[in-house]
Amino acid sequence: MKLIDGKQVAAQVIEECKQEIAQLKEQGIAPGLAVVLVGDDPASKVYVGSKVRKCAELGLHSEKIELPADATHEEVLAVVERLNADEKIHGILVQSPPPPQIDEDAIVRAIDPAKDVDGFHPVNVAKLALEDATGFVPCTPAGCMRLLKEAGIETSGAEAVVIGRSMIVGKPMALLLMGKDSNATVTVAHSRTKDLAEVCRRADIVVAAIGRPNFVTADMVKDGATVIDVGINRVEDASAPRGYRIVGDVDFDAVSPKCAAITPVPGGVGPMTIAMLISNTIKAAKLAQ
Ligand SMILES: NC(=O)C1=CN([C@@H]2O[C@H](COP(=O)(O)OP(=O)(O)OC[C@H]3O[C@@H](n4cnc5c(N)ncnc54)[C@H](OP(=O)(O)O)[C@@H]3O)[C@@H](O)[C@H]2O)C=CC1
Ligand SMILES: Nc1nc(=O)c2c([nH]1)NC[C@@H]1CN(c3ccc(C(=O)N[C@@H](CCC(=O)O)C(=O)O)cc3)C=[N+]21
Repeated sequence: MKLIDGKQVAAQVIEECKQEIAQLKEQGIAPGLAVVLVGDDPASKVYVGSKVRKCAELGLHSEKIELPADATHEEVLAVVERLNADEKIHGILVQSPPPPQIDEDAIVRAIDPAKDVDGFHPVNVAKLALEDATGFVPCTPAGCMRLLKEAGIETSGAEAVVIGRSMIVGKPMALLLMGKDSNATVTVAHSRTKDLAEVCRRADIVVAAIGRPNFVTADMVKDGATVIDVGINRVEDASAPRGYRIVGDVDFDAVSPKCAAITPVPGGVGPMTIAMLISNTIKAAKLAQ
């Protein structure tokens, strides 16, 4: 079994970014990322903090905009419009999910598609479906594809099963796997899928993006399959330093011995998401010239 080291691949992506940042600097350009957080969800705060920290580390311009949990939809919209007009900002990310009074779809549509480094705007969703390379690919599935590539996993002709059909992970992941750069045969499973275990057992590549700890069990995975675990779940653990642990969607201990390759959680897909966000921000800065 090969453990796919997401931290290491993410560090490699960041190294590539550093070179591009240096080149842009010579032209007097500093890529800028704005991260908007509405409310005080502790997990979201952690992610937003690590995104902003990574930017600072790399000498990128970054701005963190924190709005209270009771901010109105119009207030969030006004922040997005200000950032759209700000020439120092090339990428805008509004942390998902926002509080219920915020219409997330409307916020995403308000972001200038050229600054939509999350790849959530309908223009970028369409560009992904059309395989138009000028669009932004959502960071998490882009990171998963890079992990498969770096681990030397053959996707062409492979049977891939993606569990989950969200616009953030499952659906774009399926599009990338079936695309001309990858050529997998893709099945997308979700909560209405019948005989999920049987569907999964066909897979050479399983991508788990459900949001439930230990959801993917050993009986669902074929011997020699590759498993990409996107899940980030907090489980209580009194003996852990913070009182909780982060686990994925895969029962790692039972599944990993059967796999050709598998990503751990933490240290798998998560670090790649941030690396691809930086990479998308650089792309946005370049396209803005
Ligand atoms: N590592 C990273 O960087 C990131 C990790 N994540 C993590 O990935 C996981 C998924 O996130 P996200 O896609 O946003 O989650 P969503 O809740 O938006 O989507 C979950 C998907 O899983 C499906 N599902 C739920 N229950 C079942 C079931 N019993 N059987 C089959 N399918 C089921 C749902 O089906 P249906 O559509 O029918 O409801 C849905 O399509 C979460 O743990 C999240 O924290 C997310 C983003 C980034
Ligand atoms: N607009 C928007 N864009 C996002 O990209 C987005 C979002 N909203 N909402 C929430 C999800 C989740 N997400 C993660 C990013 C990094 C880690 C990560 O770095 N995880 C580390 C450590 C996790 C920890 O210790 O807490 C790891 O897996 O090793 C996890 C999850 C981005 N998301």
